[in-house]
Amino acid sequence: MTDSRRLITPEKREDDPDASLRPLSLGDFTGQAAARANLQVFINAAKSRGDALDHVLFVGPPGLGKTTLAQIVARELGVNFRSTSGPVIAKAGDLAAQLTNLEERDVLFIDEIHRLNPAVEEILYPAMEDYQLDLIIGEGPAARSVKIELPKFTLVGATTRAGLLTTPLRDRFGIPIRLEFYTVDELELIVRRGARVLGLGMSDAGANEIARRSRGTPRIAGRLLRRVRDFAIVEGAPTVTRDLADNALRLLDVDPIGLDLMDRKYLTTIAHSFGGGPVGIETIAAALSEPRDAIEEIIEPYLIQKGFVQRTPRGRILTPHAFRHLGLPEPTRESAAQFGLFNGGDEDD
Ligand SMILES: Nc1ncnc2c1ncn2[C@@H]1O[C@H](COP(=O)(O)OP(=O)(O)OP(=O)(O)O)[C@@H](O)[C@H]1O
Ligand SMILES: [Mg+2]
Repeated sequence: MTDSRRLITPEKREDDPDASLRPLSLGDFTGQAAARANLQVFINAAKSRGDALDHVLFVGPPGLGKTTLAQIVARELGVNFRSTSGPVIAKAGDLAAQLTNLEERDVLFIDEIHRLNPAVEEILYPAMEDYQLDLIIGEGPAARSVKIELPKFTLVGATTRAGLLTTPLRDRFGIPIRLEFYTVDELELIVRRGARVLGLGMSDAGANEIARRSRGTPRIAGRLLRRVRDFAIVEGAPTVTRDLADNALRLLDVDPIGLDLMDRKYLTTIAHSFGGGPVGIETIAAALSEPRDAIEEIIEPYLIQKGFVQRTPRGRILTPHAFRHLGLPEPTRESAAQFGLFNGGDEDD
């Protein structure tokens, strides 16, 4: 269920027509104030020097605006935007072809840059550092190395998993930028702007209701907005009120803080099967029949940020907050002892 059928998956789905709601300039981009301010300074400086912008790395969970910002960077610089992704670049030659096609100061965007294969990554180092390609041509005794000068370009990388980047690659980005989950207020602005673009009447309370359920993620806000719009159309409602948004989202199984069935299954599994934890990620993955990666990248970040789950060296632990949200009693000392979680009397809890 972490797949594309999940309405609130932060990952891109086939039916997401992202383009129409995508902000096109830094000024149009809501939230990520620190990132925007930084980018603006560096972009202005590069433009006034007439130089390529230093390489930029965007890090953060899916759907927070990495690709959008990469496009905005190119647009603000007034250069071409070329785009590829880590898994797509199979051989060093594929990347070489991309690099040699760039014009001076262009942006080359590499999405999922943590998934580059090592042989490709090797040729990226000198390209980023010295704007040079070191290629081996031919094989065996006839092989020789050639150097090709590249135009000064800007590499913009995006990754959901900074931890998987090699240190030499990470160190070559002069401008590392971490994107954070959005606040409800920021998402409210994004929803209101989206409604204007879609020509949909939206009350402040309606926008707030959608924002609160968007898991800090603009992609989800846009998706929920579209589903709520369908509802408004079917009901013949001229304006989205809080009630309308609430009804629509309830029917779609998105709860008041944006958790869906999969999140609730994750939480209730830890609560019921493992006494609230600590329980290891592999065990959770097996219990849910979900790949570990999907759980760590897609389900957990928001639940951790919400304070529902803690990652500890001994495993995941549900917080009292999570038990309250689920309407479940917190584990008692006896039930916890049954899972071997506590090894002795702490009189205070
Ligand atoms: N600050 C924002 N304001 C309005 N819309 C936004 C904002 N950030 C992102 N969006 C919208 O959210 C959607 C997802 O953004 P984007 O594709 O840039 O995310 P991403 O971080 O690249 O995700 P992924 O990791 O899946 O590639 C897009 O439709 C985009 O228009
Ligand atoms: Mg993206």
